[in-house]
Amino acid sequence: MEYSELLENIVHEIRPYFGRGKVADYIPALANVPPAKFGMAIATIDGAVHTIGEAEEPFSIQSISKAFTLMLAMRLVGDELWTRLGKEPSGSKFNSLVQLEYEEGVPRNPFINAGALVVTDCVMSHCRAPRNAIRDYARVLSRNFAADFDLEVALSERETGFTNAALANLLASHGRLDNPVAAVLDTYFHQCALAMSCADLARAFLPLANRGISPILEEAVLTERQAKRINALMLTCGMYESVGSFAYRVGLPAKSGVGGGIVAVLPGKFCVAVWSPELDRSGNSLVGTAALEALTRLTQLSIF
Ligand SMILES: NC(=O)CC[C@H](N)C(=O)O
Repeated sequence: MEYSELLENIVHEIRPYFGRGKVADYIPALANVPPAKFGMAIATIDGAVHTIGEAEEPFSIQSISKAFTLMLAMRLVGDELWTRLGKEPSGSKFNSLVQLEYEEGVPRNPFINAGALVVTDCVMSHCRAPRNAIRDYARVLSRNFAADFDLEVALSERETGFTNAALANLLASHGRLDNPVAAVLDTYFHQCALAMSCADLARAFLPLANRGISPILEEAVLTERQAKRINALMLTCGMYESVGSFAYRVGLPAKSGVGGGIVAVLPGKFCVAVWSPELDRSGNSLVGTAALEALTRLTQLSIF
């Protein structure tokens, strides 16, 4: 099946799912996004990109940014990162405080908020202008030099991010942050407020499908081992507390964000990004998950 035909079939299949989820409104600026948006982009490892719907429209990537900071931190600090973080699924909400308290400030994994704050802290200790370093890394990987922060979203999150502030303070109280709490939160809120499109994200994640090599840049941005490890972490921790049911339904390593985006990887073949703002109860795109499920069912392709 041609990719264009495949994407049209997926769009047909997901129609019944619209209206069943809820746009994130705990970040006020995200509550204004029209719920019926849908875009999807598949980037194959030869660098070709196939799109449908609003695949070129930038949206708030939110927790998808946690994969960019993890890639940067693995390059900058290597295995030392794992002295500060775990690699296990949390089984809890992405911004849960309880587990962090029990486990003495060592977050379960880099993809829950507490873990991402630690990863961002690591990046900050190794870069002079970390905010821009994270944005520029996303720009280079996606080859979209116009990709930027949505400052309204960053501000909105700063004004209402009480739970994230509590997580950062709890980390600091256990001596787990090297940088000031306010600075870590500011960098974190900005990385979450990066606005990128499905086409940008599908291109940017290609090194994970291609043994660490970006076909866009024609160079290795990660080692093969790092790419394998990040895929393993996405498979086991990338979709919050519904990571198991996502693997069961879709069968691909993936990372989602409360902006309604999901990026998934099929090593050796392609990266796919989907955007639809209505979320399910775990904070994952409801229509986006259905679209990825249709993708792996119609193509009979998954990692399993
Ligand atoms: N799951 C998400 O996408 C969460 C990211 C969001 N910025 C937060 O910290 O709450």
